[in-house]
Amino acid sequence: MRSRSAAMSEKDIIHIIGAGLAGSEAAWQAANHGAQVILHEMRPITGTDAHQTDGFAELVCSNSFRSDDAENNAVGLLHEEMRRTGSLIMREADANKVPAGGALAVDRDAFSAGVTRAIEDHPNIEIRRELIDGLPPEDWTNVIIATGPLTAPPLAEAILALTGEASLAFFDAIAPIVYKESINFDIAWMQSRYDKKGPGGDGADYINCPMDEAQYTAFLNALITGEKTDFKEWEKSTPYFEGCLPIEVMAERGPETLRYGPMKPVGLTNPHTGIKAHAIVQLRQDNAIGTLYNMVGFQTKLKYGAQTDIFRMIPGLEKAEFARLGGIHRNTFLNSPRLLDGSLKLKARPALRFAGQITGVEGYLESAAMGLLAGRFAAADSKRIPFSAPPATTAFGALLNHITCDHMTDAGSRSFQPMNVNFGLFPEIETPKTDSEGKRIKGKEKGFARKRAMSARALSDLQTWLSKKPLAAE
Ligand SMILES: Cc1cc2nc3c(=O)[nH]c(=O)nc-3n(C[C@H](O)[C@H](O)[C@H](O)COP(=O)(O)OP(=O)(O)OC[C@H]3O[C@@H](n4cnc5c(N)ncnc54)[C@H](O)[C@@H]3O)c2cc1C
Repeated sequence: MRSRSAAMSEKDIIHIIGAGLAGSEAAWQAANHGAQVILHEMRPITGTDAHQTDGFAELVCSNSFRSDDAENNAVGLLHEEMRRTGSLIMREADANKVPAGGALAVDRDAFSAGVTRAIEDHPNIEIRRELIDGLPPEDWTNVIIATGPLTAPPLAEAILALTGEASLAFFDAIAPIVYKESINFDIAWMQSRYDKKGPGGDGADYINCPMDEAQYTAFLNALITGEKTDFKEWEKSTPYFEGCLPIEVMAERGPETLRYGPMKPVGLTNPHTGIKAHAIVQLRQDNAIGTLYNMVGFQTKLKYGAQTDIFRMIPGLEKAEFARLGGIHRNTFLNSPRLLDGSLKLKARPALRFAGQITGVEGYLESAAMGLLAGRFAAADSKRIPFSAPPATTAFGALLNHITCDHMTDAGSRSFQPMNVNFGLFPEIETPKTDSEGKRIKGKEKGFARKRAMSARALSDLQTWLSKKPLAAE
């Protein structure tokens, strides 16, 4: 925005803090819908532990946007939805792609330069290179905070003071999340400890996987010897581990530690055998539609390959498919299901909207997707017109629902953990019984057919949503 009209009042302006994946996309979307945007980015004045440049939408690690298969992969589907919605991040990713098989990988410098140039050249966007070192002033009435996993500490502390201690996490302590359909219920069973009916529960809320003594000992040894990732220098000085030890660290403390901790076998009866288990792994429902379950207390620094090998040693999880694996790393994110409304606004101060990884999505594309929606929501607000959210059957809607309402908030204030887009977040669909040639679909093909049906439904519902012009200027 080269010359903002003098007649323009502060309340017509959208302030976006952070020009990463989410903030750049949000600015682009809002500006393209006629809104006036001021984009505040602290680099190069203040840096982060991961960013190396002062370019917008810098990819801090991998240069991959993951699978580009819109039929069989949820992130590929998200790519396609973003393309159809005029995404700047996807435009520049496509323009700067490098060979990577079925994945979409980019030349990171050319990609970032393309995004930066597009934002700099946009007549509705003004760029201010400055650190926002506290909550935005009260007269900024339409703000998007898209400051990412490495949000500058003064702003993070101000958000913490506004939202409360249980509402902002500084680390991911992620327990693996398993697709329920991949669990073997000939071995596992549903039961809450002592059949307790918690709030909203029915006494059979957890999935239980039993181990005998030999299985437990073998499992413990595998945890202790499994390959781990190292803590980065700047991750070492955290008080975090007092409250939430990695499972392998607990295993190292002694053979009984886990049996008295997350694997305690008391208050549970195996209906298949009637035999008392030596140890039990519990999984708790993770999304409202009940397709995903997290392994309670299993946050871990084991390498991904070791995790799948070791966790599939658990009886009932031999064929487990993981919606996400465990991990522990620096990440600033909100307890969004409690704090944000369906348009990503902070319920306690609706002038503030959040976007990107700070909302509890994970990954470049997921962050950009939440930026895309936030930009459109904010543009609608600035023009005082209603904006309809995308349907839950789309990748956009599934992610938005996950962070704003779909997560099981009564499972504990800190149970919400960031997640990549995956088909477990989508509403169920009936698996097609026959293929396009009328042949019966069998075995593994059923899973592929189900994903394809979900993708087709998503793109069709997206088209319907877009054709209704959710934002009047389209
Ligand atoms: C070490 C590390 C490695 C990662 N590796 C991957 C990976 O390989 N693949 C993947 O998909 N995801 C990865 N991620 C996650 C990745 O960071 C996000 O997917 C993505 O960058 C999030 O986009 P965002 O826009 O929310 O945040 P960012 O892209 O981080 O953008 C936030 C922007 O806000 C600015 N900012 C912060 N605070 C302020 C402030 N107070 N005032 C003004 N500006 C501010 C920052 O300088 C930055 O430009 C990694 C994250 C980290 C920390």
